[in-house]
Amino acid sequence: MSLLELQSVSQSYGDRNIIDDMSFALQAGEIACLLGSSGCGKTTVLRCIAGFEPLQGGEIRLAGRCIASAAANVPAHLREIGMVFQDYALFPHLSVAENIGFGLGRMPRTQRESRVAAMLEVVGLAAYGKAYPHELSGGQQQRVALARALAPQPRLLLLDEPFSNLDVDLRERLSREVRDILKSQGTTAILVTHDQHEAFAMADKVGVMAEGRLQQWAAPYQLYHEPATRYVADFIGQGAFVPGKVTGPRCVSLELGEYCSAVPRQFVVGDAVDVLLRPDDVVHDDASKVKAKVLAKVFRGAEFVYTLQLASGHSVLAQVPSHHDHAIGEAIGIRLELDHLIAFKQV
Ligand SMILES: Nc1ncnc2c1ncn2[C@@H]1O[C@H](COP(=O)(O)OP(=O)(O)OP(=O)(O)O)[C@@H](O)[C@H]1O
Repeated sequence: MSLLELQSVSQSYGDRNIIDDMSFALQAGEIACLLGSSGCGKTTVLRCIAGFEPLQGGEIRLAGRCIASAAANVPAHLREIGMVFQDYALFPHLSVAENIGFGLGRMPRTQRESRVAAMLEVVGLAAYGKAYPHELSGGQQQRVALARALAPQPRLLLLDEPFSNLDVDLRERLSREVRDILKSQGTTAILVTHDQHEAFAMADKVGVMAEGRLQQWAAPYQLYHEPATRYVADFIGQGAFVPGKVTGPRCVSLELGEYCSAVPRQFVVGDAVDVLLRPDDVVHDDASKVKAKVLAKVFRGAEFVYTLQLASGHSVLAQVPSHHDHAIGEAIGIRLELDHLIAFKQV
């Protein structure tokens, strides 16, 4: 049985539909991430799960029990759901230990103290119990917020853009640390972010949202390699679409050459398709007859990512070892090295 289940959840503000028929399920101990651009409704989903919004349509179930539907809502404080916010929301006048112990009011004192000590240990802040929030760095404050949310052992933890106030390096490190902490505690969690690197680093499952609709709910690897919609293909990772034609039951012909392996079953011979080429699908090869003009290049240390213009005018990206340093405007040889096909019917 899933720990959390959303079934056809819908939510509007006034006559604006914000969440549209959203369904997904999360297993106990899994970390999920809702990923999407600003305003697509990610935080609204969290608010519905947390109980901060009365649900207008559909149903939310936690551990088999309905906690929200249009007919009934379990109050937020009875849902056993923890929350970590972007701005940490620590109490400035309480010490770190007091912040962490805040939600443990009903516990006997000695038990509460040992739980706080254990949580300080878990988040690597054992020496900071007596410190005050303003004496800590942003990353440390967010770890206190995490410890405070985990201390009462919630059934589910919701994290709303928890790293967005931190600089890039710290964000990456902390997202790995937080994943390890959540996994070590067996916590089921949903994180909201618009940063796909963060989603990939943290999550077992990622839900890509656009305009209130869930586009795909899948493991990060599957999202990247088997995007379900053109939106997901475009949104996740880098790449460019080029036109192609299905020429056989196993073949698609492109300006860069022919791809013959597995072609998705929904296509038939003669179909015009748009094929997604990732930068590593396009290989620089001086011997190739297909030439493309360098329009732009980005140096990444070990490689360049070139933006190349094909004879037809379409552009592709190519990841090329950085000792091949070509000038803008130069024509270079390229060939296709496609491992599997990501294609959508031309509209
Ligand atoms: N209380 C509210 N009343 C009216 N509209 C709202 C309210 N809260 C959010 N909205 C609108 O709902 C839409 C979705 O907001 P939401 O905060 O869920 O998006 P988000 O994906 O989390 O965005 P961001 O990444 O910018 O935080 C936005 O257009 C927002 O303006």
